[in-house]
Amino acid sequence: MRYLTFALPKGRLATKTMTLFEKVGFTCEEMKGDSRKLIFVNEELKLKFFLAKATDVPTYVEYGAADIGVVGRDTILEERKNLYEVLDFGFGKCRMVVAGPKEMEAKLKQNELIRVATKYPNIAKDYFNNQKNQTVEIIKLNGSIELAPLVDLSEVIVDIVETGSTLKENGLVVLEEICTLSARMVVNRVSLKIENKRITKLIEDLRKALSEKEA
Ligand SMILES: Nc1ncnc2c1ncn2[C@@H]1O[C@H](COP(=O)(O)OP(=O)(O)OP(=O)(O)O)[C@@H](O)[C@H]1O
Ligand SMILES: O=P(O)(O)OC[C@H]1O[C@H](OP(=O)(O)OP(=O)(O)O)[C@H](O)[C@@H]1O
Repeated sequence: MRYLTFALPKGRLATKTMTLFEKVGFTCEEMKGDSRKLIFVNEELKLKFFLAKATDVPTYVEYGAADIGVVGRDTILEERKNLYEVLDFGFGKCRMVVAGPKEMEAKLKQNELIRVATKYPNIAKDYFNNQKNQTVEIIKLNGSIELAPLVDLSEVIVDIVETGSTLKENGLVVLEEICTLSARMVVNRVSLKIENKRITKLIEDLRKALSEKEA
């Protein structure tokens, strides 16, 4: 039997992902410790787990370095890789929004040329150019996106909002909602064919574990 390999996200989604996989018996004791190791193997079940940066998960899965990955829907939309999205885990819930100072509300509606700072240039471009038919200048940043309108780098931002406290503490508001987000399971296209039985069973087990949690 070949190894079934998983690219799991480090960071925010890590704990909930590990807990869920543990529930369906897809785990490995070593992974629970406080280690800097990046690959864990369960010899008995022929499973391999990689711990990757969340934004890199789709890359590992598209190239087949991992059969299966767990990643936020924002990363799937931004990275536009060729893979199957097979399951919504329902955790890691947040929203992709256009945010900025309250005064920008009117300017946004007037279709003026504005600057948009974001960690998600593809999502921002798609939203403004294709959905709203509005020409904007996209400025790519890597973090602390809320800073951009405060220092006049941009008029608005496209970013993730969860509790809303980062926006609030910086005097910004949600101006428009682009979409809702949560953690998803993605599968390599070839793996889904050659490992169909094992992967389909895993999806069923995960679904069951998720619905038991909700009940
Ligand atoms: N408040 C939040 N901020 C950012 N992401 C969130 C939040 N709540 C849930 N998420 C989800 O968690 C995923 C992983 O976020 P995480 O910050 O761990 O990794 P990242 O996007 O690679 O960021 P970083 O560059 O900070 O490492 C996001 O892609 C998103 O789907
Ligand atoms: O609505 P909230 O609960 O306040 O969460 C949203 C904030 O969290 C994320 O930033 P993160 O902490 O990942 O840091 P970053 O700015 O370095 O991306 C996101 O980019 C927002 O800034």
